[in-house]
Amino acid sequence: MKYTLEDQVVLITGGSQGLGKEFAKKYYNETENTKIIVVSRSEAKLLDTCNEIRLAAHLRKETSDEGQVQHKLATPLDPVQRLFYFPCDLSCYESVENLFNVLRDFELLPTQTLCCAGGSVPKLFRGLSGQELNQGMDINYKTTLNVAHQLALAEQTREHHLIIFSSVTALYPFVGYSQYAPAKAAIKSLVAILRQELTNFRVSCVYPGNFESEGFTLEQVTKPKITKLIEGPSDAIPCKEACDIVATSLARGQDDVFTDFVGWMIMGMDLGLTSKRSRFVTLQWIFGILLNIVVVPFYLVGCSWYIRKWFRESDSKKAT
Ligand SMILES: NC(=O)C1=CN([C@@H]2O[C@H](COP(=O)(O)OP(=O)(O)OC[C@H]3O[C@@H](n4cnc5c(N)ncnc54)[C@H](OP(=O)(O)O)[C@@H]3O)[C@@H](O)[C@H]2O)C=CC1
Ligand SMILES: CCCCCCCCCCCCCCCC(=O)[C@@H](N)CO
Repeated sequence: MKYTLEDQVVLITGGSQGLGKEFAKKYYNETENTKIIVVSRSEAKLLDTCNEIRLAAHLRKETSDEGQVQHKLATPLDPVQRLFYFPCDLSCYESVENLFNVLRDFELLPTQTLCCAGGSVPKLFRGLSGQELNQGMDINYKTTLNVAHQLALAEQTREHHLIIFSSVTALYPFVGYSQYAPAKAAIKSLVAILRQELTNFRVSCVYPGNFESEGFTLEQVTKPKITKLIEGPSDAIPCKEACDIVATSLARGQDDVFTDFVGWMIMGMDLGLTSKRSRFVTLQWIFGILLNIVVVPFYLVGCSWYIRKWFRESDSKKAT
C-alpha cells in the first residue's frame, strides 16, 4: 500500500499541537482533495489550530476560505470544507466509539490514521503522583489502542494505513521515563500483533527521537538532569523536520521509522522476534549485532555506574 497524501480521509489524533498539527498542516497545504479530521481533548486548542491552518493558506492566497468559521464535525457539514475537528478524550473507549459513529454518519471513515496523541511527564519514579502514572498509560497507550480497535471493526475489508507514534524509549528505556516508556513499549508490542491480524491494514510504527513541540517544551521543565544527560545524543530537531522525515520514510515504503541516527542505531540493537522494515535494514541489523557484542556491554556498565554516582551525589546534596 503506497503512502500518498492526496485523495485521502485522514484522522489525526493529537492534532491540536506538535507533530499532529504539523501533519494536519502538511496534508492541508500539499493536497487538494484530502479531508482531514483533527482530534484531541481541548476544543479551544483544536479550533485555534484549524483557524490558524486555514488562515495561513488564505494569506498565501491558496484558498478563499478566511478560516474564521467553525468546522466541528456536526450538522450541517459544509461540503467545501476539508479540515474538521472533533473534541474527544481518546483514552475513554465509549468516547472513541462515539467518534467513529459520527465519522460513519458523515461518511468520513478514514483511509489513513495517524495516532499522534501522547505525552510524557519525565520525573524520577518516586516523584510521580498516582494520577501522573495512570495518565502515562491512558494518554500514550489507551488512546492508540481504542482508536486501533474501532478502526479494525469499522474497516473489515477496505485497505487502511494506520500510522502509530511510539518513541525511541520503547527500544531503550532509561531513568526518568517510568511514566512513559512502558506505555510506548506496549505500543510496539501491539503493532507486531496488529500486523499479523489486520491483513487489510498497513501498520507503520514511528520511533521518534527528540523533536521540538509544545509537549517537548513542557517535559523539559520536569525532566531530571540525568535523563537529559543520557538522551543528549538525540538533540531535539524542529517539528517540521520530524514530520517531513516521517512522511518521506513512509513514502519509501518503510514501516519502522526513526527520525535521527541514534534512533536508527538503537533500532538495530533491538533484535528479537519482531521484524523491522526500516531504512538500510540489512546494514542496521549487522551494525546492531556488532554493537551488541562490542559496545553495548561496556555502555551499560558505564551507564549504570554513572547513574549510581549521580544518585549518590544528589542524595548527599539533599542531606547537606
Ligand atoms: N516531542 C518529542 O520529543 C517526542 C514525541 N514522541 C511522541 O510523538 C507524539 C507527538 O508528540 P508531540 O508533538 O511532542 O506531542 P504534544 O505533547 O505536543 O501533543 C500531544 C497531543 O495529544 C493530545 N492528547 C493528549 N491526550 C489525549 C487524549 N487523552 N485524547 C485525545 N488527545 C489527547 C493533545 O491535545 P489535548 O491536550 O487537547 O488532548 C495534543 O494535541 C506523541 O505520541 C509523543 O509521545 C516520541 C518521541 C519524541
Ligand atoms: C551503543 C549504545 C549507544 C547508546 C546511545 C544512547 C542515546 C540515547 C538517546 C535516547 C533518545 C530518547 C529520546 C526520547 C524522546 C521521547 O520520547 C521524549 N521526548 C518524550 O516525549
